[in-house]
Amino acid sequence: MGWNQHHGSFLELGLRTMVARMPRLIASTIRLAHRADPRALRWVAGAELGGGIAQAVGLVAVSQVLTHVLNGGTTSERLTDALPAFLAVAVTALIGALLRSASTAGTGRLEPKVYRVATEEYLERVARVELAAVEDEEFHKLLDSAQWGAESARRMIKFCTSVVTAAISFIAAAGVLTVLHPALLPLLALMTLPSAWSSLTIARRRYISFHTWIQHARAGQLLGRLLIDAQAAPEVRVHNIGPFLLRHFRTMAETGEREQTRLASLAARTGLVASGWTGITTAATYATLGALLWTGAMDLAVAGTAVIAVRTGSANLEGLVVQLNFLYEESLFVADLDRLCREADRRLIPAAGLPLPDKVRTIRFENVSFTYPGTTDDKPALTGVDITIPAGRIVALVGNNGSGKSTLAKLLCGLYAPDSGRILWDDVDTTEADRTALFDRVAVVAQDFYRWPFTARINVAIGRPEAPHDEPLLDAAAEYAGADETVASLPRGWDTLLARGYKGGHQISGGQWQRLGIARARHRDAQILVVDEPTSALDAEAEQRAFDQIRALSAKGQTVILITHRLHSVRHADEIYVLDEGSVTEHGSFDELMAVEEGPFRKMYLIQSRQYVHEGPAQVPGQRGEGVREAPGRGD
Ligand SMILES: Nc1ncnc2c1ncn2[C@@H]1O[C@H](COP(=O)(O)OP(=O)(O)OP(=O)(O)O)[C@@H](O)[C@H]1O
Repeated sequence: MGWNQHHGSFLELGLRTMVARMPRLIASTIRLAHRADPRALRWVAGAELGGGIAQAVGLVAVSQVLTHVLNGGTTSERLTDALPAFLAVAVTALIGALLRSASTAGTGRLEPKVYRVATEEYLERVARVELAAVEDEEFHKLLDSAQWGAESARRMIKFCTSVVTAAISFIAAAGVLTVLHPALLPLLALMTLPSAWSSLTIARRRYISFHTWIQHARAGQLLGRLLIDAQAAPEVRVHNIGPFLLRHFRTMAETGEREQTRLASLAARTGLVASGWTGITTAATYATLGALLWTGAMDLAVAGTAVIAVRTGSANLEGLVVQLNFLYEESLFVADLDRLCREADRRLIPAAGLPLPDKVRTIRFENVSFTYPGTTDDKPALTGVDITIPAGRIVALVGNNGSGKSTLAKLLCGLYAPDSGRILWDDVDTTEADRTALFDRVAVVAQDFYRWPFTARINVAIGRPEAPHDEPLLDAAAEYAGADETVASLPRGWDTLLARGYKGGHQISGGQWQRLGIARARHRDAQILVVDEPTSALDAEAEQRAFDQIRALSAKGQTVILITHRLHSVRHADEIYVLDEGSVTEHGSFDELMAVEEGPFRKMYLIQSRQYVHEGPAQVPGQRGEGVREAPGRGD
């Protein structure tokens, strides 16, 4: 029930505005097709145009055949007169068939390419937008509908070609009719107007419904997916969550069905009204023809041709309206894709900025405050934070859950910009800095680091995707993180696929994943390493080793930002910042913080260390309740 419905402002556009925008959208699809495969586009356009002309010539030839056949003279004379026109009908039919098949081949080649180019276009942009955009619900909705847009752009190619064919055929029929009698053309248009109105109205209703229900549909699909998700599978079974999820899935699906029923009955009503109007206008057309015959304004041969032209013309116009309607419906989704691309462009991470120093000496947070965009309570995640991170040191961030440690790290990495205050890399404000250069200088092992469903090799090498995937380099990173044994134990070593559910896929444990995550960050070999709870899944020995390795890095000049709840492991940090509700409450070295009798850090440390006191015979008298035995000094 937490998923809201939403009406976008673009849904308030009227039918006229939408139709007026269609030429622009068709033009943008043609541009897309041109980018995808200009040769195939020319091929299709040529074939369609030729096919349309062949059809038009064919229609004129048919009307000539009729004129000759219905004229005076003997049967053989009439047939002889009609023979050249007959031949023209046959030749144009043959040319039309050849061109149609050429167009089918070209469209088949063009369509998948258009889909690929349209998809690439938005994926490429979305991968470069600010993180805040990715987390924005509005942006996500655009993303959802834009995925349909790429498919629609593909389908628009077919509908564009059909529209061209139908339009040319209609123009031919209309031309013949106008020559026969000028009054017949407006009547023909009148006959088709109601069905055009009904198709466009139904399509627009469907589109608005799609947008209003998109979150609902997404949530329903999510519930369905959770039932088959491998990660959720153990809990689904042990906690018997299946019926609960299924019940909610059914409720949501049934609500969706009611909307479909509502749309269907509206469509039926609109269709009925349109059919009534079409009946009246068709009767009026034939009545006019009858009146023309009755009054002698038109002779029988011409009237026969006129009946054929009216039937062909109305069929063509009907076809044109149907194809235009499809085109219109698809163009609405292509407009979404267009909107997403424009919105993504607006929210792109800037490509340029001030250069950063090659070797940064200090990173300073000056009175930094930050609230996550779009949060309902507007509660700041960071308030007036001042911290200094000297190069080549270990700076630890500690504090309760939700105190702002990970947020601070994300700001440091340039993923968000502060709302107020400044983050300075030496003298360069990160909001003005070249963000690509900033990202280049940082390696992150996030709390929820990504488990790429690729091979072990890629899982480490992806830390530096552009570098060659040399085994010695990867081995060194794995050894550093203690992942070497894990890799050696995999059935195909570095080339083992770490994605269960795929052929040859292998599952490794949480701790083994964490080691690969650390190896990935090590392989990146950046100036600044941010490690957020790097050892939460490691066994005691591996944890000790990980912290030793992190310490060794700072000895080599790498700056380490260590976020952890294991306070024992921050003893070797040069500086510890304690956060509480988004503010720094105290900072200093381990010794300095432990010296503050009622200080928050000392309190937290003592609570944790008490859990490790051994109450058996090995306990050292006098240490009970004072935690671990070692003195809290550095280098201990
Ligand atoms: N992406 C996000 N969007 C909105 N709010 C967020 C987001 N990430 C964190 N928050 C909020 O910001 C505050 C600080 O969260 P943060 O993750 O920085 O805390 P933390 O100190 O790292 O916590 P933990 O120790 O549990 O990892 C919390 O109130 C959290 O709800």
